Amino acid sequence: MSKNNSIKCSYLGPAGTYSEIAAKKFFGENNVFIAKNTIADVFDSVTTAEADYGVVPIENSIEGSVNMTMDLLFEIPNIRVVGECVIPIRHFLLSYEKIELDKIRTLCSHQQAIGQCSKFIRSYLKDPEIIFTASTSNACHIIKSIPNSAAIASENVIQIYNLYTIAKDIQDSLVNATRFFIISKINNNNNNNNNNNIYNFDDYYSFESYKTSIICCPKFNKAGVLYSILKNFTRKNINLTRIESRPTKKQLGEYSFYIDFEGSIADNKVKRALIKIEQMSSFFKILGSYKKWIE
Ligand SMILES: O=C(O)C(=O)C[C@]1(C(=O)O)C=C[C@@H](O)C=C1
Repeated sequence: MSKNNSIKCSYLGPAGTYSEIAAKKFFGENNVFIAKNTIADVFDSVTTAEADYGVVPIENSIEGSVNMTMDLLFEIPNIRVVGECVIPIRHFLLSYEKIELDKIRTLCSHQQAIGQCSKFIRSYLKDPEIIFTASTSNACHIIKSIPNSAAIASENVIQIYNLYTIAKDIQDSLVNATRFFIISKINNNNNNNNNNNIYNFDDYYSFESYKTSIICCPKFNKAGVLYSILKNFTRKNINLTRIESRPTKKQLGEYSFYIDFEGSIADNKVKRALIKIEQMSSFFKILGSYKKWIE
């Protein structure tokens, strides 16, 4: 942590992104916020201890999982999830000069934002060229040099970049929310001998208001294998809150499962369920236990 006790937190920048909004909502404005160009750079800044924490998008209510974050959580060993934050997402269609919807030739934004506004794009725009950018705020920089272009971004960028609002609330559903993970570096003193897993962490509390996230890849590709993994949660009355899969990237048809559930690694019933699941897995990683986000 920095000297004056403020927290150093990295996020996907530049200024005005939803990630920045989430980071400031979670930690409060009076901290040090470091803007990074990509989600991978946010992970790097945490592993190199440039930042104490990083804030990364994990899933959206319209578009689903953020694959880049999912893959980095799988790949990078010394990262753990210490918190979650959910923010409402309201997308704005913005440009540097007043422009009619049917005159927009180029549309720039982050892939997630474009996906979340697909109905609006199909209904109101005339087949524009779409440029995917590293973040929504980054799109605002890029459209500066492209005539007849617009960006999809947050309301916060309007003032920062002095933009004209063409349309507001263009997301496919008025109820649109993105969940972010707060990541930090695993402190080796707290870690047991197994690099990936964290059964020995003493800084977890056994409160019902906790959630835990894990990744597992079943040892065998046979009938009922996922069922036998999930049975361990049912037996212990552990409520699952999310299950997603990602390809292992080794063989077509082989998947890793990302499972979130209620409870903390400090609960004995959670520990017992996870020990069983680890035995059934060729890859197993506890991402962390953290307080459920409650507004
Ligand atoms: O580009 C941004 O503003 C981000 O913070 C990234 C991101 C994402 O990857 O999901 C965050 C929230 C919205 O869902 C759209 C984009």
